[in-house]
Amino acid sequence: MADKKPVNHIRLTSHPDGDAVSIRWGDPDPTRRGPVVATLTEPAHRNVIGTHAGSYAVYRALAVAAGMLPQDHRADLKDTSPAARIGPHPSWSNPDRIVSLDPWGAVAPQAFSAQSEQGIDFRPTIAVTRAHINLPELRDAVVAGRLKPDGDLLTANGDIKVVKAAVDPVWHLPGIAKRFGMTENALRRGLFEQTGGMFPELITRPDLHVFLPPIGGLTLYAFGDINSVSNKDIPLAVRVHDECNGSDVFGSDICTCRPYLAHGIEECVRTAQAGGAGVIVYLRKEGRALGEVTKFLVYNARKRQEGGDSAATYFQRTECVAGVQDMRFQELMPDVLHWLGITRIHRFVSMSDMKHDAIVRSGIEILERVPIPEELVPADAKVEMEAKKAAGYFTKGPVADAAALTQVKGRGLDV
Ligand SMILES: Nc1nc2c(ncn2[C@@H]2O[C@H](COP(=O)(O)OP(=O)(O)OP(=O)(O)O)[C@@H](O)[C@H]2O)c(=O)[nH]1
Ligand SMILES: [Zn+2]
Repeated sequence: MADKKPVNHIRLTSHPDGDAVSIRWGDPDPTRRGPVVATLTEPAHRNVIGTHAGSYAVYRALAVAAGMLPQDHRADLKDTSPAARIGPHPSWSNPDRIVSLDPWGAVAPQAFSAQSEQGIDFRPTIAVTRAHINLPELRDAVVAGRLKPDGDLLTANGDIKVVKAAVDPVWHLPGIAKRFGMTENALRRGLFEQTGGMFPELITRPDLHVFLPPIGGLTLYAFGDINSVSNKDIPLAVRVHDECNGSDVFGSDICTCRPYLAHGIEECVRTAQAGGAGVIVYLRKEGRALGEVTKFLVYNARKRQEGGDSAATYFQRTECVAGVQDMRFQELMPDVLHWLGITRIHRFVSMSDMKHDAIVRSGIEILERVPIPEELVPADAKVEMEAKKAAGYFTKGPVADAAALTQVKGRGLDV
């Protein structure tokens, strides 16, 4: 491969160009399942639509166009294998259970060594490593006595040991279509047309069933023994969190995202210290997957409307701008839990009915739901919180009626 010359003519991928290994999605035997091959170095080997790294594929393209990166660069994967073993779990061999990530993605070089020896260029779509994390809220929990350092999982200065994994999206189109009750043709057509025709193969290559969409992926953080998350008799705390850059990173007080995330981590640590385990899933679905520009437009609309920001019109303002209230498609979210082999969640740290219902419908039991503690809700986020509870989010407390919702007000833009 080292002496391979870059091709100068444009290679269209619209028609089959060789005999690529086929992917038998859901086959329990990796030698039959076959690797996801999205290489651009040898187009004849490709067996998917799209390319690696989700939305970052566009930066890679830019790097090649700018002459910074040779187009035939192959990843040197020495010493990159997972730092913790995950699976295989029975869910990996159910083609309908996991449709939006490649369960073999972390161990691709090992699982598909035969194809590797044949010189086929494929790469992991999941990376698993270990880390220490430290958050001010968790240090506060130690000071307040809610968490007790154990010198191992949680140290006196608040360092917490985790296993973390980054997961790129890999969509099995027949399974995605089935999950949403549509035909594969309708799904392919929608994806083709609504991306401005970005991937012609969605239409021209019905022989390719796997699509690597140019979207954000997810990161998961596991607390305690990663192997016990699949044991339904060992207590497990889980929070599934959708990205909110304003709150998660910058502490914006218009919503409850960071406080609830920190509370979820606290629950995970406590459960792990008591002999169980915890999992935080962080999905790149900013602004309910509508994007941050939309979200900030909504914030302005909420705060400028007559009478000011109000719980009574909270969801309507998003719908006015985006046409819908939410595009997160929680139906795909449980895939990562199935990848970990989870079959029962003892403490589910979320008030979302959509997340809860999607998880339970996918066959995972939820024993207890943990709402955000009242004292963690910032004053300006009361609008969101009351609107969500009135819309069916889980709560152990009272739910405001229509009249009471109009009385829940947020700050104006100029205050
Ligand atoms: N479009 C839009 N997105 C918002 C708004 N407020 C928060 N978000 C986004 O909503 C997502 C968080 O969802 P929430 O509805 O707050 O809560 P949830 O995830 O459904 O439920 P919990 O698990 O109980 O927190 C994040 O992606 C935020 O960026 C808003 O007014 N408009
Ligand atoms: Zn938020």
